[in-house]
Amino acid sequence: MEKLVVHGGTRLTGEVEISGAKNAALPILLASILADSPVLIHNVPRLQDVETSLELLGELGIPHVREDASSYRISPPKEHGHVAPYELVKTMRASILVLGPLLGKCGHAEVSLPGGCAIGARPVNLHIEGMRQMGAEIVVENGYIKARSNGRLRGAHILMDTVSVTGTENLMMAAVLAEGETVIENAAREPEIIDLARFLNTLGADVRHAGSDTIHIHGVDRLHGGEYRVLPDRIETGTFLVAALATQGHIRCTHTQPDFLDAVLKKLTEAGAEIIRGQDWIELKSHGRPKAVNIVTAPHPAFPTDMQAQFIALNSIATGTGVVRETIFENRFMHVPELRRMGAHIDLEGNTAISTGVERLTGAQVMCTDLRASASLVIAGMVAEGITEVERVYHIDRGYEAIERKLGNLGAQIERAQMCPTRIKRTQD
Ligand SMILES: CC(=O)N[C@H]1[C@@H](OP(=O)(O)OP(=O)(O)OC[C@H]2O[C@@H](n3ccc(=O)[nH]c3=O)[C@H](O)[C@@H]2O)O[C@H](CO)[C@@H](O)[C@@H]1O
Ligand SMILES: C=C(OP(=O)(O)O)C(=O)O
Repeated sequence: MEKLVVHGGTRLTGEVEISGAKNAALPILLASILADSPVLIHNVPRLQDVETSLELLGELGIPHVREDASSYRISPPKEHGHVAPYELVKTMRASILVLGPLLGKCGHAEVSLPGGCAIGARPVNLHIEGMRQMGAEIVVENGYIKARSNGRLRGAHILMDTVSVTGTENLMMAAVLAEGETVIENAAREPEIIDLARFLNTLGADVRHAGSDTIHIHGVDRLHGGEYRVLPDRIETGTFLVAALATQGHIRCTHTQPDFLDAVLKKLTEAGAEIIRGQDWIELKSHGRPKAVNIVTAPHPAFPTDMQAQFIALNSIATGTGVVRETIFENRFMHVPELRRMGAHIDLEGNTAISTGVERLTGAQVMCTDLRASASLVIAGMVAEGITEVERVYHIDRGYEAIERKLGNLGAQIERAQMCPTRIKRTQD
């Protein structure tokens, strides 16, 4: 098991190229299952979750080759497997996204239930209910969702009780080959939903109004092959910008899409950053110590839960008090006890974290519990006095491409090292 050793006290300066978005690349890779000829996908980030998705495609008997550093060609055969096993699904919740494509294309699918994770229970009832409305027979037994349809799925009018990103994506993917029209109401409006719709439409699907809360999908007989470029990662962009402000630095993120970051850029400005945005870049200049900000997480276009942990790290060293309310996941404050070990003053009251900024954090051994919590600890480590050892770094590798190299190019001092065996044993206990 590896850890990141972060030497604090550096100021981030320079330019960083943003990778393709994890949360767009994963559904797009898995949506390729629906095509009847090869699909070439560009700007796929080098991440553990991408590796897991490719492994899942391999497990289903769907060949894929890497064409260059960030492009993959996926060649779905007419007939292939339909089982997504526990061993793969347990390492990546987004594996649930094979359910819609497999059911829509093959008429049957068996997908292991993903189960809960550090940030919350994360049920998939809305995915299942929506597909049942489209005519699928679904049972959950032995830890698997077993779904079958008698012929093609049928278009349906689906009102989702809660806004769900992967729920909306799964239903969109199930609906593209269904008979007739599907309407998804109370759909998620995240940019990654728009990207998936554009990808599906590139293959000949008819998905309209993605990005609004009511998506219309007219089923078509087949999806052909095609070529597509995944959109830039808004969460990676936001993470680098927060890191720059926390270290009182000056950076430019290139190859990104500023339009999708409005809520985050507004909070960075409130925190004292000077933000300059171009067509595909964002520059952040710091003017002294940041100011703490209040945040409420909510579905897009509001403030993203995936940026909450990074802003709590920022509030920890800012002037004043910042109140952060998490409304999406019931247990997404696992970074707080770790930040406290570094000297942060944070009170937790239910779903609210109240941080009173301190002038200095001090380096400590801390443990990653989930992807964005890990990012917040790395940010805190760069600001802290001394050395911070961020353990269980596999969480960060799920969602950040070459994190220590990219931060290193901006002046951070971060090395990857092996955890010593006795320490691994102790943290696993
Ligand atoms: C791969 C991917 O894109 N992951 C993102 C996706 O996760 P994911 O799609 O899993 O998150 P959802 O949008 O589904 O979750 C939102 C809320 O709905 C609840 N819910 C969801 C589905 C369901 O069937 N029943 C139900 O009750 C969840 O428990 C949660 O409280 O959106 C989250 C919220 O923006 C992000 O943090 C994740 O980074
Ligand atoms: C929670 C996240 O991802 P996932 O849904 O893949 O767990 C995330 O990207 O912050």
